[in-house]
Amino acid sequence: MMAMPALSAAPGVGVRPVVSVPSCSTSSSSSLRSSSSVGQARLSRCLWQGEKKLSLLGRKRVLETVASAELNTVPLSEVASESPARNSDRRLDNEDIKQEARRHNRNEPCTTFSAKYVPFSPGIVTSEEYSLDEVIYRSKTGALLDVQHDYSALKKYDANYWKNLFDSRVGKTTWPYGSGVWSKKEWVLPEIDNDDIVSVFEGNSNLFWAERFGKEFLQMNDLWVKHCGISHTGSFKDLGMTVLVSQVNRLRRLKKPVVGVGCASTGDTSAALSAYCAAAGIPAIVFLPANKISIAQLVQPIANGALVLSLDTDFDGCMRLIREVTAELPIYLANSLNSLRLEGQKTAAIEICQQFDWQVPDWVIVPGGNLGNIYAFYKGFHMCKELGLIDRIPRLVCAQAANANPLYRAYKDGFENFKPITATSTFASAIQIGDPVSIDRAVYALKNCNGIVEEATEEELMDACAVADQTGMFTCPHTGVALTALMKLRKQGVIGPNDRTVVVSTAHGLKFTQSKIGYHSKELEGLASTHANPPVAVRDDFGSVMDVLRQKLSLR
Ligand SMILES: N[C@@H](CCOP(=O)(O)O)C(=O)O
Repeated sequence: MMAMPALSAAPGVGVRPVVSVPSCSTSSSSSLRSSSSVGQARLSRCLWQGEKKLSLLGRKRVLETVASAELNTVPLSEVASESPARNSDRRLDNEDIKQEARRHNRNEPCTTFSAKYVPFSPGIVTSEEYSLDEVIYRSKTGALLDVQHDYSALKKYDANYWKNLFDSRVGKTTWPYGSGVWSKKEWVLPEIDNDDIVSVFEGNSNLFWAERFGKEFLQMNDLWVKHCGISHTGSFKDLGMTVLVSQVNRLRRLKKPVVGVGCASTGDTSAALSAYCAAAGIPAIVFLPANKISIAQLVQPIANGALVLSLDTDFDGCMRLIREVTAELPIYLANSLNSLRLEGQKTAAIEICQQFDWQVPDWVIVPGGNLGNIYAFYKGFHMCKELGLIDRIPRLVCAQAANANPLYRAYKDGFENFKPITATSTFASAIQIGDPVSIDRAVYALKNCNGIVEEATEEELMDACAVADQTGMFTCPHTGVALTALMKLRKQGVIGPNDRTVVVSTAHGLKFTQSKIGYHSKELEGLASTHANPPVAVRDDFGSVMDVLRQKLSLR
């Protein structure tokens, strides 16, 4: 295990993180190449690129150190500190931040980290593996794929190294590490060239203490909300989409035949895909179930210039179609069936640990529909544990709408029998899914963390939203599902009053104003709307206004 590298201040400049493991990614596929000859070739190229700026002595030292680093024996940050350009200069006048990052990277060594696709088949040993540059979503046997990182390389660096590296990047604008996702680049997509990354500095979302909601309604003193909906397109999907679209950007630069990126969506995935594709100038194609997503979600891909197909089916129908289409046409599939997405989404779990100063919460509650996210959270926590940053994995709770609850039903059956269902209409429309693609991943994650699955009726989820909103939040219905699960588990005594609990808020409430308006105007059929707070219509005169205020504020 390596000692923690020194975190010396950058001389004269306080604008960039001091600790860095930059990448000299090559433009060809390198995911599966780790032989020493390939490594030597990469080293030579990187050194050659940097040779003009390195003194002879410095170059010799870098050569030795990089060679050791290639064998994973030296912290790369020590090598980085050799780079004279890195620590002393500011962005040049006519330079943008990508060019600046490129100039710094020229003098820096290649990283040794890598990742590849393997079949998602826990417990089964297989030699099947694929480069991340291949366009592939399933194994030979039809199993889901998983992105597997080279843990032996990552483990050469101790937990403090990673903590300090990640902490040093938060809140900066250094390309691409200002992003909460790319601040963990070595754990996400280590080999991608920084130039290929498509990012709007997503992630780093706030984790706030829900003091009043916790204390008043649940007698809890350590309740937190991880607000993944405070993000570029208003949902956690941005975390995965930056990774997926960046990889597509790379594939297109490598002249792979990818004419566009497509997804089926209940709203958030299509919004994120369209925005990232628009940022990169890549065509996006989205399949949406007609009349089953909110207006705000529908307008997002339209505004971002995506090709929007509104289909007379539900999400599961759209998903079937996009899979058929992407098997036929060179359109890259952006749903979380594609395991690349989960690499970005898992950073929310790493971020939670980081925000708690690497202490582990007791519970994390995640709404579940297509079920990629519950596995992504598990994977993020698992990675932190494997690499020594935390000592245990929190218990995960997956919360489903009762109208779209195939996982809940399977859980009640001991996970013995999973049967897809036809999901019926729910205000939590983004999780109205009856045949979740990531069912195997979700079951695996929940079994391995002693997880729980809960459900919420329409009345419960809308009431939970209303109560939470009246404590200062502005929740989406899916967060209402998660809050309902919390309330039930708290009532049952499963979650204790002092348990540190995180509710993952997956989207911004402003995407779902229609259902909130319906609730507060008591217009939702079959719902009592117990906590409705409708506006009071008042005549335009002082006396009428005063009467209302006296009555409502109980004044004499
Ligand atoms: N809730 C999703 C449904 C698609 O799930 P994904 O995990 O495949 O992206 C959405 O927002 O569309």
